[in-house]
Amino acid sequence: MGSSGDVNWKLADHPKLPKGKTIGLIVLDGWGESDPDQYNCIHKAPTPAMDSLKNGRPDTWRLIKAHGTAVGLPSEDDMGNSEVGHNALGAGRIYAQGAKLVDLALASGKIYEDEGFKYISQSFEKGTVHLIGLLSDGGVHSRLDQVQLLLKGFAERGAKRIRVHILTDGRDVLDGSSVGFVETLEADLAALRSKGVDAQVASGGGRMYVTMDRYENDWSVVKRGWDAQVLGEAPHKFKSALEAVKTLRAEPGANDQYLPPFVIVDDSGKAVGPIVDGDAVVTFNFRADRMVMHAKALEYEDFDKFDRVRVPKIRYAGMLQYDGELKLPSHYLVSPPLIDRTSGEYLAHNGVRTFACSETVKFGHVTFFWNGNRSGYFNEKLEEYVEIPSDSGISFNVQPKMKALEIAEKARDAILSGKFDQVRVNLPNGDMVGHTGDIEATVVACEAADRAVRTILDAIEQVGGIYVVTADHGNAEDMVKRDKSGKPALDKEGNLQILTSHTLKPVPIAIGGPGLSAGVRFRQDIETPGLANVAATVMNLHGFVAPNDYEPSLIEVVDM
Ligand SMILES: O=C(O)[C@@H](CO)OP(=O)(O)O
Ligand SMILES: [Mn+2]
Ligand SMILES: [Mn+2]
Repeated sequence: MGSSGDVNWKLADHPKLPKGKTIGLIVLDGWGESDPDQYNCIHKAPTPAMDSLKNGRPDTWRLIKAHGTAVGLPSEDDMGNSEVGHNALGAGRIYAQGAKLVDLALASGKIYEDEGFKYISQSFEKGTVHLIGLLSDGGVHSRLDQVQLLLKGFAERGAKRIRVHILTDGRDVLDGSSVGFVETLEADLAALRSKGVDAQVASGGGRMYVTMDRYENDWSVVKRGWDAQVLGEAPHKFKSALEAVKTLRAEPGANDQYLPPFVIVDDSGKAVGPIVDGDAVVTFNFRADRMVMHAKALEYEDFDKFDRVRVPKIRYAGMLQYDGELKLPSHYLVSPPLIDRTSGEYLAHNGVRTFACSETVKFGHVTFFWNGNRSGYFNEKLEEYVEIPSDSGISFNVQPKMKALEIAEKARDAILSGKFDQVRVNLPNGDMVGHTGDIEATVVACEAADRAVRTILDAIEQVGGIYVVTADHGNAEDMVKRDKSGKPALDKEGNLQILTSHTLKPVPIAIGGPGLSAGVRFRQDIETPGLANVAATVMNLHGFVAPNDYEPSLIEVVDM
């Protein structure tokens, strides 16, 4: 992916804007703009730094779209997420994303004609095909309707034995919705059984505790999944997935995101679906970050992150290829979006020195996603990426400040060092704490992120630089499910339904700093700008004209 030989990497000089200004580029993760009320944690938190960028500054603060088709998702009902958000921010163009590509491949049937399906279907006659992934209609990592189509498609094409290993969500969808998704899946599997296919759920667990870790923050998460899915071993054993999810959810403090691992057993107590030699495995998440570690465990012969105990000889395909550089997994059902010529690659070719930093849980967002799902540097002489280790094994409402201060200090030092032209960070707090549904903790999180912004802005001030502050999608600005009129929607018992997910809200973007040339302001003539318009904007602020096919820059320079 990325650098094809015949690209003209030289960017033209911007006719009016100078080069050499240090740019502090801040992405607040999960920081949207919404009406002020008690469920808007950004409004509730003291956020003087962010307020100072907005109030009375209509020329240098505005809102941009961060969801739906503006970031390459299938519909305007799709909330934004970090993958598509950072892809758009870094690539400057809108790509049809995984969710959409899988929809198209299923609708046309092409998914069954390509190499990945042909490969795994060789196991249909004698082996079991296992489907592993997030059981949810959240549309961030996976979608239940796609899984339903796959099950049907596999059965119609000869799969005789199917096992599904479910991961419950509660993060992109309401907590407790796992029960309904399991009911839907069970009905589909029963229908398959009535047609003579031996199909059932084999194991499960909550996404944040089983399988879906990312950026190597905590391998024990992946191990718990391996034990249940491959070895058929877990602390909890049930006769059915519905019983499993209902029973485990009834434990005090339990929630869908963190359900413990379980396996389904038969009458003799034997696991119904461990993965064995000759089987096929399909991981049905289309999003990469939380599948890469699992893919390594499934695919790598040399693997030392935990003891796999037994490594079955399987045919494994991902819904997509999750890492284009690592070519992982080597087989996949749908080709991922080919995001090329990202702003990071252009800027490296034009001598711009870049520093990027976040803590582990968001490190890949501001590097891998930013660079079009590509790991590593474009030019290691010009770039430095710093990862601050995240806390692991906790839910972030207990540490809502996370590593915001450390990230800000690293960014400050990088700015003051004079060694970098662009210093880019992701501040995770609003998002990671917002996902816990803990409103008080999320307020603390937003305050911490705002303090980090202040530290970085002060450094930019000192060196006469420019800041660009934006976000990848909403989360902390709305913590409650709402009805159509915008009022909090109550459930059957009259309780508030806490929103742990991202939102459909727009996000702010602000520019400024002593290095910003007089006369630079946001244009008013772009109808509905979105995250993809940011890359060209940043290129301009570095003194370059963006490539023609980039979404237009948000700024203009008027004569003063
Ligand atoms: O945690 C995640 O995987 C997603 C939500 O499913 O959040 P983000 O897109 O912000 O990384
Ligand atoms: Mn995000
Ligand atoms: Mn998130």
